Amino acid sequence: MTISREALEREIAIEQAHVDRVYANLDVAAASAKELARQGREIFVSDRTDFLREEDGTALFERDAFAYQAARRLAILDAEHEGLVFGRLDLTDSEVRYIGRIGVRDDDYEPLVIDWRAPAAEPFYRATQVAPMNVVRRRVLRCREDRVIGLEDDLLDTSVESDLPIYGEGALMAAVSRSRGRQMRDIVATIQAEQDEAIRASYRGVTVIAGGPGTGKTVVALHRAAYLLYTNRARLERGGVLVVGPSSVFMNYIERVLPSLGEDSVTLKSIGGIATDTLGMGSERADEATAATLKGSWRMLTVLRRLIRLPLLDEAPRVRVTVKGEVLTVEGRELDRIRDQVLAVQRHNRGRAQAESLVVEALHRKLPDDVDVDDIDVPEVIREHPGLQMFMNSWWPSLSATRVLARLADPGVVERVAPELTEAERAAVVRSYAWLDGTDTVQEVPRGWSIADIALLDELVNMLGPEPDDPTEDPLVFLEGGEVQELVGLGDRFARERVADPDDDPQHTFAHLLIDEAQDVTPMQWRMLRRRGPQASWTIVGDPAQSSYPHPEETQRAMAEIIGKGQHRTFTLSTNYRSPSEVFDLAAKVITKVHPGADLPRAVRSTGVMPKLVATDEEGLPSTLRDEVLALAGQVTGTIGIIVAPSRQVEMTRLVLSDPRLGAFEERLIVVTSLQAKGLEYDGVVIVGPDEIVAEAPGAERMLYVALTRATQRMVAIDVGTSRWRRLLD
Ligand SMILES: Nc1ncnc2c1ncn2[C@@H]1O[C@H](COP(=O)(O)OP(=O)(O)OP(=O)(O)O)[C@@H](O)[C@H]1O
Repeated sequence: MTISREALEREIAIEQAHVDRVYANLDVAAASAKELARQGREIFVSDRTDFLREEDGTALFERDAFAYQAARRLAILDAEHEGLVFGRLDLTDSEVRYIGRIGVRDDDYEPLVIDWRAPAAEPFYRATQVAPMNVVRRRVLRCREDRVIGLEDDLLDTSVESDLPIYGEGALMAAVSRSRGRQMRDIVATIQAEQDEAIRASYRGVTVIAGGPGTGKTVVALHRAAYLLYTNRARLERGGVLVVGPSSVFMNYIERVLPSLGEDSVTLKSIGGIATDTLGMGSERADEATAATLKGSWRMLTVLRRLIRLPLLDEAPRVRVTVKGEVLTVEGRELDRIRDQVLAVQRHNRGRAQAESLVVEALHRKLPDDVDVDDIDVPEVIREHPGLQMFMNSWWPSLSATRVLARLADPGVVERVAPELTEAERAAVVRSYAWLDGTDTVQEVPRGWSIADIALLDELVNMLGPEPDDPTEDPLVFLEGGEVQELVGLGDRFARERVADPDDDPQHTFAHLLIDEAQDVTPMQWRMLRRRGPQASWTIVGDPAQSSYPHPEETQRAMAEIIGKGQHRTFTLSTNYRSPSEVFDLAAKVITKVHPGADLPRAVRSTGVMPKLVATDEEGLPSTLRDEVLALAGQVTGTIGIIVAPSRQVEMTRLVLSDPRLGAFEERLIVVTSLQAKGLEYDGVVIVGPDEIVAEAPGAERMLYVALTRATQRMVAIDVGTSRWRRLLD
């Protein structure tokens, strides 16, 4: 429909008037919240010994809980948010509802804006011309901060007589065609019906969100986290919501989405950072393919179990004490039996006392009956014997997870604990720990524990139990001493008592876990995640066709264990909002050859621009790359991703940084491996060496598929020397 500029401006002015009312009301709410905070501080200061009395607190928050919540959430909203109010529904009975990121009411408690997650907002996302849900017109408002700058309408119920004007070409197409920045944006104004179903699915059990690349799985999952907090706030704020993604780059990419929806109580962690609670460290370093695959597999569970039982010393264990001139000895098999007996019921670091008692008993039994011991307590004498203590220290030392795993740097140890692995696999394991033996100063060996090691270390903490604390560091000992007691509040004391409890598990647990790129989570990592949510409900998001783990069936099995027999539901998203059809068609050809069952979404738009396939050799690569990147930089306005195999990343990054002409676009350029590009998107994509990506990645062609599905506008693939992958395009 053609409409005059004046008519459009009139409509915008009507909407602006409403938006102004909303902001004026929020100013009042913010002032009221400030006053509440001030009163709270006063009570706190005047009544310091009791802190905030409970009855004062209740009255305080009851008095104007709504204003407080609204202002608090407003403060959380991203400063660059694209408007608090983004939607309007005109219903058949002439009711008008405005939809926004948070709910706002006027002085009479009448809704000025309805929170997008409230049931009354549902028709905004679900209504269609076939099922209009009493909606005559759905309007999306485009705002920049508090200014309305445009609007897009859908007429949903044509059977109703109405003189409502209809403007715009469709908010969705405008949203998906926009150039991309470095961070993901929320889609709260344009959530589609099938996405809305997944967002609003029940909190209970396990919700699986599936679908091909670019179908909005990640962004939908984040909106779901915000929805769940809205509908189950008390439980989830207390129990915690954890969102897990593949890398810290990915976490940075998605981190603004929840704040832009007014939520800040969600914990975001990359898979390599999950075990900071037990290990005090995380990792972003990937192992090379063979080691990564092996370390992720269930086979490692047996290896670790053997490893913690493998004696630290090469000689056979033997303990010897003298009682009344009699030499008592226990050794070999008998000690092994004691170890097995204790470890059957106790974790290593918790089992020393029991093991010691059994050793003492065994030694006691060796004492001949005719020795006169009436004047001594034999077990006590054995226990106090220096020989026993020395033996226990070497036979049953307290073990740290890192100390145990580090033993895999020794080829002899690996041979003993992993005899069923192939020689190449054992060599890969040993090589991956070469950085530990200190002799790698000349070689360029990546140092530090890898992402896959983190799950193994966490497993070991679980098998061994936490290391007993050094008694001199026990905070309770300090408290008993008296001098520092005043400095430690009651809360600290309880917190410390909890940590000091030897039976406490050291992991933090959550009430809801949301796992993105779940197809890459290895069986060992699933075990690590399950320990963070023994009672949790789950949202699991992924696409097996993009798996970087070469045994997707193992991952599926691990996932099936979580899903179990409880309540679960799967939503498969079917529309690709990222790549134009020209780009996605090429990617689809590749994946259907190697993964015929892949979910192939329908691209929502086309640009008429085919992907460009270029070939060069090693020598020609720098100039070809430069020409292609420069051309793309002129064609797209947003980001450009150069996707390479791991072995090329350093060289390509240097090339890009050292070329002055490319330097002009430094802000928009990034060189990544396809593993690092997981879940991300760029307006322009240059893939360097598709064959190399297939050869080096554990997921082979599936990782090339990831690279081929990152572009939102244009894509170029540069073959370097070989172009075997093109056979998949026939
Ligand atoms: N309803 C929507 N309105 C506007 N944009 C959308 C919508 N749904 C998805 N998008 C956009 O599509 C792009 C892809 O979304 P997202 O990254 O969540 O997909 P994905 O399924 O997780 O992809 P991948 O499997 O490749 O990781 C994002 O830019 C997202 O904002």
